[in-house]
Amino acid sequence: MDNIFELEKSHLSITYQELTDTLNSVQKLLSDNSNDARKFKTQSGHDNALNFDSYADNLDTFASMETMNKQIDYFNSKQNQLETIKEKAIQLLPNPYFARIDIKYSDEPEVIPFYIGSTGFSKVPEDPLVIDWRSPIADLYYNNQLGKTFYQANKQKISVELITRRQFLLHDNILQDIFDTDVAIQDPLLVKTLQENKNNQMSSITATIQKEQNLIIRDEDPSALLVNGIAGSGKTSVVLQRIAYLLYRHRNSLIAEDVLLLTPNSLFTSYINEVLPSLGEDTPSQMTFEKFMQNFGNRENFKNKRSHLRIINNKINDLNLSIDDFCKLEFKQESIFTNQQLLKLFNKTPKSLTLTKRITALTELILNIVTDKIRRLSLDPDIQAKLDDLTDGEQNNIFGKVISPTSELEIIQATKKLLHWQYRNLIRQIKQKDWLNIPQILNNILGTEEENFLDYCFVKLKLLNLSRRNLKFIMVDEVQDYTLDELFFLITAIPNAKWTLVGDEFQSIKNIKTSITFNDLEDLFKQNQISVKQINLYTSYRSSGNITRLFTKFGSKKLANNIKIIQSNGSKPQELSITSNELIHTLKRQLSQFKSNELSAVITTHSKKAEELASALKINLLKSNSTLPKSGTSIMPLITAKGLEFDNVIVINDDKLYYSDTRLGNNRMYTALSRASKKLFINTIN
Ligand SMILES: Nc1ncnc2c1ncn2[C@@H]1O[C@H](COP(=O)(O)OP(=O)(O)OP(=O)(O)O)[C@@H](O)[C@H]1O
Repeated sequence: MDNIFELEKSHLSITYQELTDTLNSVQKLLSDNSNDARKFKTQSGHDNALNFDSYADNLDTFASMETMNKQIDYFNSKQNQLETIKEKAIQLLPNPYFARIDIKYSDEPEVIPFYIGSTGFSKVPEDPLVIDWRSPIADLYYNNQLGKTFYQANKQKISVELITRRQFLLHDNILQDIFDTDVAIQDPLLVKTLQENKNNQMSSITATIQKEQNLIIRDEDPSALLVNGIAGSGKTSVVLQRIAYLLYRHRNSLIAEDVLLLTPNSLFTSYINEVLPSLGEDTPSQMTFEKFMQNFGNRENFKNKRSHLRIINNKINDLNLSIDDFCKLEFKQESIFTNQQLLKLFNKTPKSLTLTKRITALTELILNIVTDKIRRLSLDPDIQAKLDDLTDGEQNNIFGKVISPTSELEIIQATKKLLHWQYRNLIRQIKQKDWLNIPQILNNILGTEEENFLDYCFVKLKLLNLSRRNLKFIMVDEVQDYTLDELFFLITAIPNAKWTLVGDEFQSIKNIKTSITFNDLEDLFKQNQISVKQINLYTSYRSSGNITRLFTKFGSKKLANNIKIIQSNGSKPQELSITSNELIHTLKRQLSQFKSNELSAVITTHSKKAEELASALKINLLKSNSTLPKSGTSIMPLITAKGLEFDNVIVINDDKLYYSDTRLGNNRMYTALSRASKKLFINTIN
């Protein structure tokens, strides 16, 4: 073993040195390349003074311009390649790799070692120094099966023998420990990682992804992957690793903007914000469902809480519009189209089409009429004369330059442009379909005056064709907090995406009328012809054994039987029953047991109580739009603590109804307790 340790130590020094040398030489090459490019551009600027005097001169000039462009492309492409190498070296230097696997191919006499890191790095392609954790071979490390096994590459099954699976504890060029592991023993690197203090930023789990998590990260078969996992089973971590995996595997066709991650609040978004950049990936669009909905309207204007998407969906395409379903179009006090005219035009669109298509056709009809009017007006000498009244500033605004049209054609074209500019707001209104009376259409479908926000947005989405077709992957965290209608809305709004949905049925704590089960979710996707695979995660990574056993009691019997605990038992959670007068004193005593370099939380039932206690105890108050401090204690209501984690947690149960509500009470307790990893106090106030 000592010999192995020495060999690995020397391998690490060599790798570290190679990375350092590469970084130094790349920095030099980058600066040389940009100097060369600058020199070349200045030089060719002099050499290729544009000469279009004769046909022969034209050809010469074009030829030398083409050569020059090619050379500039070459400089740019070289610069990009060098930048990529530099970024990889910088990413790897603090932690060159975390594992090694030795593989024996049946047709090769020798065993080949591969070192796995957070990105791949090779000086020569045939001999990688470090392979990327997302590469097909690295699957063998995560699958954790020594002996005869296989991996898939280019849809081919490659049989191999996994001889060694070695993990490293290291930083920079310092090797601290090595572990040769197989399935029989627990993952020592994982245990060490989990013992570290919690942080205000979530970190990647690349080095210690477990087999069941790896299956979720890499599974691309189902159109929807639905993960129901207990608190602290790594659902959020897996979603982020999966995004990094997909961006890597589809790097030629997928960019971060094609992925949307829906998160519970902005505090949570800032908490997970560092994971993808630490893996060298861009972060996708991240937003809350509320934010996503702001694209469709303003929730404040709506009172009705109950949505009716199914009814709307069933009726909307057979709807026939009547006069009240239109709003007259006016422009600068001039009536452009009355309701009557709009209805007449609508009736000209083919009745065989769906309503959405008829509305698109009607938009075209209206636009054609306006464009035709502009064309006619542009021939009118009185209107053409207005060109002369334009100041230079106005001309720049409208045409992008000062103009002096001379021929009749030029004058007509300029007038047309001027009219288009003057009518731009009208054209926008037409394209936005402001002439449709959405509330009235909704009223026709449902027969109710009081509208629901989601219903309104759904009608708008369908009739105005507002779906986001570009999105290829959508990730939904805390999916148990959505209603079926909200998810149906998303399915309609994002029609081309593949879905990853993660949540925990026991963390459904929102006060909504109808709670959903994961089977309801599965049915919803199937009904919409989206293939679904449901996966359960029962391993608790975040919390100590004692804390996990306590919070799972608030789940179900089945859950308590299925859970798997990774961490040691740790200290026993303390449950106290106190009077409200004793609260401050008790809290002070408990808080004094937390270390200042740990992250701790006091979780209240309501935000008012959190505000009161924050000023009484002089501790940081966390709101859903705050950022989490690096360490120390913060206080927040449960709804804000959702999804976050702390070393130590104090739960204050000062509202009997809150934690004993028949449907939500247990879920709230389960969610609150499971935020803690090491120490837990529960103060119940009598
Ligand atoms: N394979 C792993 N290796 C190292 N740490 C892990 C692993 N899986 C999970 N963890 C850690 O466990 C903790 C919980 O993970 P995460 O927050 O992703 O769980 P979750 O299922 O989303 O939790 P919750 O539903 O309670 O919000 C995190 O600190 C995470 O880093």
